[in-house]
Amino acid sequence: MNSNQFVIGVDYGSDSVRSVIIDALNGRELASSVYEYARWKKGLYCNAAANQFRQHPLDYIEGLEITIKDCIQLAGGAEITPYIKGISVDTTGSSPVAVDKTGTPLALLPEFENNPNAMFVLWKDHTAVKEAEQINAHATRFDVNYLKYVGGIYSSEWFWAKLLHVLREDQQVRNACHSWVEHCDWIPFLLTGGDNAAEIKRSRCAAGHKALWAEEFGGLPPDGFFSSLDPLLLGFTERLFRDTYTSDIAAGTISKEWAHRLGLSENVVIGVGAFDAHMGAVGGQIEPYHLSKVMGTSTCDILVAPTKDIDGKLVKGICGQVNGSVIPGMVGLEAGQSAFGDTYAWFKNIISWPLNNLLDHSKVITPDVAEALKAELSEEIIPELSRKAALLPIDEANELAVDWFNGRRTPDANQLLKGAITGLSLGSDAPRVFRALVEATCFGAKSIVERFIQEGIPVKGIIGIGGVAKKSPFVMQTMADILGMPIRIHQFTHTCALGAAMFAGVVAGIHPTVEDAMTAMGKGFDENYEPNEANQKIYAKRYEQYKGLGEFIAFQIAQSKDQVSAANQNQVVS
Ligand SMILES: Nc1ncnc2c1ncn2[C@@H]1O[C@H](COP(=O)(O)OP(=O)(O)O)[C@@H](O)[C@H]1O
Ligand SMILES: O=C(CO)[C@@H](O)[C@@H](O)COP(=O)(O)O
Repeated sequence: MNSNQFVIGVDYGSDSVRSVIIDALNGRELASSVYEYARWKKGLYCNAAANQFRQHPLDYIEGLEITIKDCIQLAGGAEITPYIKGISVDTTGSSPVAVDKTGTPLALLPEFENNPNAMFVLWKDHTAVKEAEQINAHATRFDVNYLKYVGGIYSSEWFWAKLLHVLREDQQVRNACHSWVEHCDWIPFLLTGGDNAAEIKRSRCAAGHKALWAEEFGGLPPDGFFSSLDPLLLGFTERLFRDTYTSDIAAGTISKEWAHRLGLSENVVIGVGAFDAHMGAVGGQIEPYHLSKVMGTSTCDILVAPTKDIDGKLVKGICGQVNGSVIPGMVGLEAGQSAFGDTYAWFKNIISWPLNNLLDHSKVITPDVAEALKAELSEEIIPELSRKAALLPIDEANELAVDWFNGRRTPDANQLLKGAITGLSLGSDAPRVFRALVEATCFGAKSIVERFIQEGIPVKGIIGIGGVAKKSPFVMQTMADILGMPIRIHQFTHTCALGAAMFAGVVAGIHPTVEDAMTAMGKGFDENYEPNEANQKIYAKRYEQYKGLGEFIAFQIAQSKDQVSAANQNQVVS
């Protein structure tokens, strides 16, 4: 008897989606495939200057089909498909979309196909800053603190702020929007052939961390909470959901159409989805009180603690704490940084300006050579800057930066904050400034660890996963020195997708619990960064400088905001 039991994990990141086929009995990878979103890659529907980042549902559908089919092909084609038992999916979040009554994202309808407001509002879209501020002010008027499980501050990166913004912004979308759905809830709905928005199984992870769902409230906050903020939200809670599901539960079985499209059997079980970092934490074999850091474009930091330990404890200024958001029976706590690798990418773009803008007019090289040169150098810039920066002495008087280039996610969300670089001199060259930016992102990471500890949640170890963790020994060593803690890097490349595959192993009935799946399918760590004692001492002083600079920046921004609102009020009066 052939006892093969294979599962598929799908991980939707910010720029690309990857799928893996894994042997559920031992964690062996049979195949992996990555697809970069075609429309997103062209910059369509986005306006970085206005912080607008939208993704078309077709990018997600095409990526799903292409990567899964590619994996099947690589793993042996039709020979292996009978053994594929389950698929689970993780996505970024909060990345919601407006859907009609059938659960179809509006951008899939002809009249909305090019309307960014009818597309997924990616987590890093900050167009809803005003709405988030209003939610925060509004929440103080109620006896019940509906923000208590999301660290006390609602963010513009989240579900309700984005819904309100889109409803205000676009009357056509408002009229057609029946419900509002997270990316991680829509993909399982799509794969199971759902056609009724009311039946979408909502992820506990997404609902608890971003939509204010809590067991204590018996679901979402009452409709009156939202409609008294803006009548446009009237009736939404009834059309959304009351129940949520952890990802060890099945969303259903694959639809005939998708089984046919992917060449799979009609018995494949589809799991309830969750956010990337949460499934990634499972893929990275998280343990209680260890902080799993997905370090990529942004960071998403996940810690789990047994439910009985938390027992009413609330952690201020993080992104949320939700029972069962990572592992059923444990509270998952989420924090993170809105720009991590994105900070390095920003610097790379700045110094690539002549490459990107002048090379095309060159009289010396042909356009083909210019393109090839751009592509080659673009790949080399961050690795080479890292090599040079690693050789520089660490000193208290070095250039100093603050990492809030995309606002601050935690501690204490504030998306209005900005990045800064100080201590510049004529001797500040690219490696020195790059090093200051890397240090800043690591200081930002330290402030998160510090907040957990201050709030009574011990951090006993650090697990690194994600692109930067795998690609940059320089960033990881700096992180270990600044945190003063060792960092273990998980051996698996696509760790979030592996986590999704572990959940698929549970929903398909191969493993009884998530912990069992982790034990059977996890292969441990392949890199360990130990803190350097001498660097650690200097960095302890530099961290104080970083906090001082951060306070200064925050003060300046708050002051200029006050001046703007005073000026606006004066205009209204006169
Ligand atoms: N060698 C490197 N060192 C440090 N950062 C890097 C390096 N190569 C790429 N990056 C950064 O990694 C980020 C992408 O991370 P990745 O985990 O691959 O993607 P995602 O966040 O979309 O899942 C980019 O922001 C990029 O600037
Ligand atoms: O914020 C969350 C999850 O809550 C992430 O989806 C978000 O940081 C996106 O992660 P990536 O940096 O694209 O890996």
